[in-house]
Amino acid sequence: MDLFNDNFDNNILPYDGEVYYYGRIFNFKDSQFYFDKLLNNIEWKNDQTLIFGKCLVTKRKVAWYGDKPFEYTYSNNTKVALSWTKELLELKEIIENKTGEIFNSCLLNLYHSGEEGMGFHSDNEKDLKEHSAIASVSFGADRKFVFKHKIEKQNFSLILENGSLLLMKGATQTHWLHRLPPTKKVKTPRINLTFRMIAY
Ligand SMILES: O=C(O)CCC(=O)C(=O)O
Ligand SMILES: [Fe+2]
Repeated sequence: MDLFNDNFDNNILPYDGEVYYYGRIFNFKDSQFYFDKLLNNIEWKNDQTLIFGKCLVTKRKVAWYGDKPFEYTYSNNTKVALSWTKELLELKEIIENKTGEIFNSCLLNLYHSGEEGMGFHSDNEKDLKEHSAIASVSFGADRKFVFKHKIEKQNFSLILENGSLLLMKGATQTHWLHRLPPTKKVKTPRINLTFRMIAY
C-alpha cells in the first residue's frame, strides 16, 4: 500500500494511464489566500501560440518557475524558469506530501474568465521526464476538464473545483489528450498550477 497517496485505488481513467482526482484539498479560505497571492506575486505574461502558421497572443496568461533556470518549450516558444516564490514552494511541498511525487518546476495559467480555455493537447513535451507525474492544482472558478483517448476517441470530463488537486501519471500523456473548454457560463477567473518534473 502506498501510504503517501491516499487516492491510490481511485484511478479515473478506464485504461492506458492513471489519473487521480483528490477533490478539494484546500478549504475556501486557503484557496482564496493562494489565489490572491498568486495573482499578485507571479510574473504573468501573455502566451503565444502558433495556429495555422500564425503567431497569436493568447488572452490567457502564463508563468514558468523551477529549481533552476530550466528552459521549457511549450506551444512553440521557449521560456526560462524563474526561481520559486515563497507561496509556490509552500504549495510544492504540500502537493509532494499529498502525492508522494517530487517536482522541480511549475507551469501556471491564469484564465481571466470562462471565455479563456486551452485546446486538446498532452503534456509529453520532450523536456519532461518520461512518464513522470504532473500535479494540477486549481484556485478560483470551477471549470470543466476533458480527457480524450488519442485512438479510441473515448472522452469524459470532470469538474476541477476551487482548491482541488488532480494527479496525472504513468502512460496518461502518451495515450490521452486533455483540454479546458471555454464557456460563457463562467465569469470569474481561475489560476491553474501544473507541477512537473523536467529532465535535465
Ligand atoms: O488549466 C488547466 O486545468 C489545464 C492546464 C494544462 O493542461 C497545462 O498547462 O498543460
Ligand atoms: Fe496540459
